Amino acid sequence: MKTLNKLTHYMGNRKKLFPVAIILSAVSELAGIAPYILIWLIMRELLAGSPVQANGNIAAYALWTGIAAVGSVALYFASLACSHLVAFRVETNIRKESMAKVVAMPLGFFDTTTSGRIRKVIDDNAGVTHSFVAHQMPDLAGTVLVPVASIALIMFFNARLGLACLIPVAIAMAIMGHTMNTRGREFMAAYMNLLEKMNTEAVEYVRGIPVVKVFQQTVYSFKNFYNIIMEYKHTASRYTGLWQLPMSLYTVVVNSFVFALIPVAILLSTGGESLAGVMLDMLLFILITPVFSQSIMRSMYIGQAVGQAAEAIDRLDSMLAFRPLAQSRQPKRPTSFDVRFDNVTFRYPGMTVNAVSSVSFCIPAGKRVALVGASGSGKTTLARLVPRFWEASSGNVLIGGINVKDIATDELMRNVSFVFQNSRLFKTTILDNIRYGRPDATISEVSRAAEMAQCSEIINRLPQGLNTRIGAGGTYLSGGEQQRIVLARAFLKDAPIIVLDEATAFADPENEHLIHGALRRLTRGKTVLTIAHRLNSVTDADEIIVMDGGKVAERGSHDDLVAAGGLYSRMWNEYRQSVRWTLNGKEAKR
Ligand SMILES: Nc1ncnc2c1ncn2[C@@H]1O[C@H](COP(=O)(O)OP(=O)(O)OP(=O)(O)O)[C@@H](O)[C@H]1O
Repeated sequence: MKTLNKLTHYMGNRKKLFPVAIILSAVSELAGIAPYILIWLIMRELLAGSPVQANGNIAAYALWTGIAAVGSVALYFASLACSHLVAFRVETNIRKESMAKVVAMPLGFFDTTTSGRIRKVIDDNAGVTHSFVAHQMPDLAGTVLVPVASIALIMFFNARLGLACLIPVAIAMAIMGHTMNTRGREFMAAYMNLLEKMNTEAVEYVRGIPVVKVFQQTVYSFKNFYNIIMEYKHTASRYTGLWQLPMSLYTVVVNSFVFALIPVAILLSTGGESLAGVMLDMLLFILITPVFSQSIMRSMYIGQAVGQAAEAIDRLDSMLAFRPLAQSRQPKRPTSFDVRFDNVTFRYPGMTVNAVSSVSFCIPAGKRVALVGASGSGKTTLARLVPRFWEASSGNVLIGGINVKDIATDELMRNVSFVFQNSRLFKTTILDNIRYGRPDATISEVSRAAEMAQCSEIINRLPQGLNTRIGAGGTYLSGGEQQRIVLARAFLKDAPIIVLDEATAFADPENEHLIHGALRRLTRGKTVLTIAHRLNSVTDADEIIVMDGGKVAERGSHDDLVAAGGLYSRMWNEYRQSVRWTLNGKEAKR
């Protein structure tokens, strides 16, 4: 019921067609029983004698048999047409709504949820609901109605025979119900879990192939993928094993209970009822039984489909349960652009320790603050709280005195440029790639941004200049060149606050020199938060914040921190050691 309620929500304005599909299917199933009764009536006429009257009745029954058979098929088609219209709408709405939610997720959601998982959960589960709504739900009506109508009919003709046939039905249902309710659900969840994991690992596997080739490893190095396939194999085998006995019993009971009833018929006939009468009732029973058995068999598949649909909806819900960024009802616009961390603590979802604790510092507008510290000390986490990748667990991040939570997302994004370590380019033209910074920018504005980011030389060398597609026709850019295109985006965006995360990590010396030049121009007069690993790039920062274990350990200018002789001073000495090298046995300074 819960699953159906949720599916109804996705049906949109085609909701009304759904009961129509179910009713048409039910009527079609009932019409499908009619030919069997009519054939039985024909046989009764034939057995009764009186050929003249029988001929007239038989012709009428035959005509109605044809009408009922054709009508049943036509109604079923009409039902399927309605249910498919609903199912396609459900599928589309699940995809649309889920994607809208995914887009509204905090950017940190994409750190913890792989693209493979997002695709699998949304796409595949939308597909599962399709067959449930288009086929199993309309069939359900017939599956319930046909056995009920058949038994009622048999009861009407012969109550004792009707009651006797309820016994095997009850046994069959009990077998299925028991198997499904005990381990079935549990297995279904495990099975779907494994499918999801296999999908994620498959994506990782394909992504990792270049690394495997470079290091001359065999595919067996992809242990995770291999292990998950084996786990899937074991689970699928155990699942099949679980169903082996109940399924066999069920099939035997459902398909053969007509034979079990023959003794009942014999007992009835010896108990005073006329043999001809009992045989005639048995005939009806034998005619209807295949329809009846088929319905009960179908109920099992429907039961399985209900389980799958419920699991699919739960999976969608649990992935999308990740809270989207709350939007302020009365958003405020910052008019100045200092950035303040006010006693900020943050813990990643599901973790037991804080990534950053009680951090307070301020970057005055137009100044540059650098975050330094060992790997894992919380630099990236802190920087990501500014554009609301995540929401601070406690404390506040403020821009121009306004909490980032109270700034509308598009306004916040307009005011903050985030230059990632691994910003990526899309497989489209350089023009479009730069325009991600500001979609309404004119060509000359894009060209100017490209020039500022030292990209002119790249663009001039490409066959179609700004209109060259990256990744097509042999046009590939080096890591450093890609970073310069990414910087052109930031120039175009011209945001007053810039968060830099290791912007030169992958660049060669020539590119690094160009990128540094571009960065100097980009950050001039802006409020800048830099995450630095190479300490030489931050010696001129207005303030250096030294992070240790998620807390601020020291802060001050480069000279003050070196003079203080603390953690930074040690880091600086280590850094200086690391840039010395031995040439011809002599130590040299770079
Ligand atoms: N998505 C995440 N989920 C859970 N924990 C995380 C996540 N990202 C980072 N952490 C943890 O938070 C802590 C701070 O990590 P963070 O990436 O901020 O450090 P960092 O100083 O930027 O490190 P690096 O210099 O290596 O990039 C670490 O203990 C890290 O393991």
